[in-house]
Amino acid sequence: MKFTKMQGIGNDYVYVNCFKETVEDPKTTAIKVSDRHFGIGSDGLILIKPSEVADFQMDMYNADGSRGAMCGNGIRCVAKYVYDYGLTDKTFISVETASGIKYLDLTVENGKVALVKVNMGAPILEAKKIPVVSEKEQVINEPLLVDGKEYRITGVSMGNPHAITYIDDVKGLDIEKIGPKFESHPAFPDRVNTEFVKVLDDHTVEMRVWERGSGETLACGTGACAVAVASILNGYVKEEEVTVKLLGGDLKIYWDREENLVYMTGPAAVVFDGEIAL
Ligand SMILES: N[C@@H](CCC[C@H](N)C(=O)O)C(=O)O
Repeated sequence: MKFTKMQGIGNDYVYVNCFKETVEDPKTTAIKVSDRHFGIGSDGLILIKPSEVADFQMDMYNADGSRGAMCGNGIRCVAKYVYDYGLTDKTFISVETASGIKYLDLTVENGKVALVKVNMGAPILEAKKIPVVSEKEQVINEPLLVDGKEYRITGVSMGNPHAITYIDDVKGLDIEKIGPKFESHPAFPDRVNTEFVKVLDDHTVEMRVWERGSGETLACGTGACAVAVASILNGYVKEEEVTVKLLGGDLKIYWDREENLVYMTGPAAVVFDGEIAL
């Protein structure tokens, strides 16, 4: 199987061009290629496919083989792949995902995509997407007991579920210990992506993420969008444009409140091309 490993601020996936390749069993393939010792090493697998309703289709899998409905860093890399590898010459493209069609603006420098702005759609705040407290319509700053400690949770879905909690010490957090407790907490029957956030000023936050199905990653695009929305809803940031600082770099997130659309801008990069026997 020919592949390209790519990363969006350190959130790395193995990308397969399914205009040329067929992946019979994506779940098993995702587990195999993601292994950092016995495989290629990645946070998961992303298949770039033809679409009947958009320019391209993105089909993404976490490192444990589970399917993700949407991937913010991944979709920027899809945009770079299709342009840089000559599948399109358009600089405004649509990509079908399991959470709807997304629209992407490509910034090209010296013939290659350097930056991508993604219309991530509307944030979803309904509690049924992020259960936690089922009788409430929204989960904003709600208490949740995790591993014997009370956290305050804000739930935002960006097509995939995110539980956001604000803490004082993001850098010192033992995320390997607490991350899995959130992920498998009974409050989240479909499991959840968890963002641990510190507010730096009225337009900047820093976060670490424990991703459902992949563990700690250097960045999560949907997570950064969810955090920007949660930080505005909680009154922690005043601006509609928020800089989200992640372990792998920064993302600019803009929540257009009038249109209720979230825009994410960030880079995408190729690491290497390769071929692997499955
Ligand atoms: N890294 C991604 C999100 C990937 C999917 C997630 N782990 C899930 O299962 O919902 C991003 O950049 O958004």
